[in-house]
Amino acid sequence: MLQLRFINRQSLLVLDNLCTKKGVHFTIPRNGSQMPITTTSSSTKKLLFRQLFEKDSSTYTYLLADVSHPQKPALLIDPVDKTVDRDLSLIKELGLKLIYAMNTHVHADHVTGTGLIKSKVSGVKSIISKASGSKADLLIEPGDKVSFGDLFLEVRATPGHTLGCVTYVTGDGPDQPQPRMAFTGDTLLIRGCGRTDFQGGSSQQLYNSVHSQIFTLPKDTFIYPAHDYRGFTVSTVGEEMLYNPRLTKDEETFEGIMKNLNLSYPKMMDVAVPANMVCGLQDPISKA
Ligand SMILES: N[C@@H](CCC(=O)N[C@@H](CSS)C(=O)NCC(=O)O)C(=O)O
Repeated sequence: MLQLRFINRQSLLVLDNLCTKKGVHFTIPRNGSQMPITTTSSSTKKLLFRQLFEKDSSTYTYLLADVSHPQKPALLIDPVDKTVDRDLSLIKELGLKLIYAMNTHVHADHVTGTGLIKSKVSGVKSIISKASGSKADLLIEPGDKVSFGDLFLEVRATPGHTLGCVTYVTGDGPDQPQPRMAFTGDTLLIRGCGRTDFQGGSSQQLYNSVHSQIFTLPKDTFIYPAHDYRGFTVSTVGEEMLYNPRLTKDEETFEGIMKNLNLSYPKMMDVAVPANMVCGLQDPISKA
């Protein structure tokens, strides 16, 4: 909560401090998918947005930056260790200053790129929820805001896939991108949802999280999940409220579906979970 409030109240100050006093983070080089900016309001020009894909785990990483701000502060959501060099190259090519590497939760199927990023780019702060029980520079809580330039993400607790899952939602307001964008991690997938059979998972909680924290957003809010296994890239709240084959059911039916998924455990689970509890590297924070 401490750090969260810090971000809330003094986001610009934080950025200034990072840039001047601590002489922090700077980027490195190249590539990723070149999706256009998806927002349409007058604030469109401010947000640079890229959806990046890691094929072995079918993970999406998201790059967001305020390109109207002189520093072009940027953040990555759910970076993967294998694609860190690609992501950092892109950030460098676009002239952005990476300030945050954040996770929606402790992933079980791949190693987060957060620790590696911190070892390669000085000053980047790692972020994860306090409820995850993981190590990171900033432990966020529901209601916190993560600011980058004049833009921000709001933090919503969406437990169910894991106990510490959060959804990051772009800010509400005329100076923030419209429609809004929700980065749902594994809580809500396109026409699916995260499994609930390990890491403190609970189908009851997931059902409640989606209905209370995601389906209450405006229907045109874009849904950007952490994975897709079928080639989908984006959905909307309205679309999922109509067509999600799990979350459109009543709670009892949903629980039955989740009990009978019969998925095998992720291949990387025994390596990924312990690594991700410490940002993906054994104690990178103390070295950074
Ligand atoms: N086969 C993959 C793991 C696939 C998997 O279990 N995906 C998770 C998200 S990553 S923990 C999930 O929640 N899937 C829900 C679904 O309905 O598919 C591997 O071995 O890594």
